[in-house]
Amino acid sequence: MSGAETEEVPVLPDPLDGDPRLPTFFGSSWGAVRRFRDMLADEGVLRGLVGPREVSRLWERHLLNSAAVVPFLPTSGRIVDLGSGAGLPGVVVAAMLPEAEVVLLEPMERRCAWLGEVVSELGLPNATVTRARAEDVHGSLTADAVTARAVAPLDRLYRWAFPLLGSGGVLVALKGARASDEVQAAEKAGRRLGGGQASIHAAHTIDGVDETTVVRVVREAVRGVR
Ligand SMILES: C[S@@+](CC[C@H](N)C(=O)[O-])C[C@H]1O[C@@H](n2cnc3c(N)ncnc32)[C@H](O)[C@@H]1O
Repeated sequence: MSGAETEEVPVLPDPLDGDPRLPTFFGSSWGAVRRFRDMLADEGVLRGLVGPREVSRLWERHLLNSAAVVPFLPTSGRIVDLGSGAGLPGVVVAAMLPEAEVVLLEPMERRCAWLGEVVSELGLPNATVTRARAEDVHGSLTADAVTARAVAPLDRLYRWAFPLLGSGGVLVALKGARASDEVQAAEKAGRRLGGGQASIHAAHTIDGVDETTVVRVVREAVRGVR
C-alpha cells in the first residue's frame, strides 16, 4: 500500500459484546441501547462521528460511561444534554429514563441529522433534538438538569449550563481523572454564577469496567445572577 492510501484500521472485537451482565444492567432500555451501539459501530464510524478505534471499546468508554450519569439525574422533568455530538450521554439517558424529557442540544447540522435518525430508529418518544449553541438558547430553553461529556472546561460549562437551570437544577458533567483540579480552578466562577459546592463522584457501572468521574453541581441562587 502506498503512503497516500487511507490507513485501514482493523476492527477488534469489543470484549464486553455479548456479556450477559449488560442486558441486566440496562434493564428495559437494553433493546434501545444495544441498537444505538450497532448504529455507532456501523453508520457512526462511516459518518465520522466515532473513530474506528472506538468500536472495540464502545461499551466501556462510551455507553457504560454515559450510563454512569443516570443515578445523578432526576428521573423526570427536562434534561438537556449540552453538546450531545453522536448522542453521548443524551441518547443513553433518554433510553434509561423514559419519564424524563431529554433535549439533545447540538450546534452542528451533520450531528443533529444523525441524532434525529437515532431518536427515530430507537423509537425514543422522550427525546428531541435542538440545533443550537447553549449560549444562544439562554432565556428560551430551561432544564431541571444539564449533562455534558467532553464539551468544555468546567468554568465554561458553568457559563453555558447555569443559565438553563432554575434554582435547585443540577449540572452533571462527565470528567476525567483531573476533575478535582478543574473543580478547584472553576470554583470562583461557579459561585459567581450561582453554583453551589461541586461534588466529585466515582461512578460505578459493572465490575471490571473503569469507574467514571462525575462532577455534580446544584444551581443555588438564580435572582440577580448574570
Ligand atoms: C467533543 S464533542 C463531545 C460530544 C459528546 N458529548 C461525546 O461525549 O461524544 C463536543 C460537542 O460539543 C458541541 N459544542 C461545542 N460548543 C457548544 C456550545 N456552545 N453549545 C452546545 N454544544 C456545543 C460540539 O458541536 C460537539 O458536538
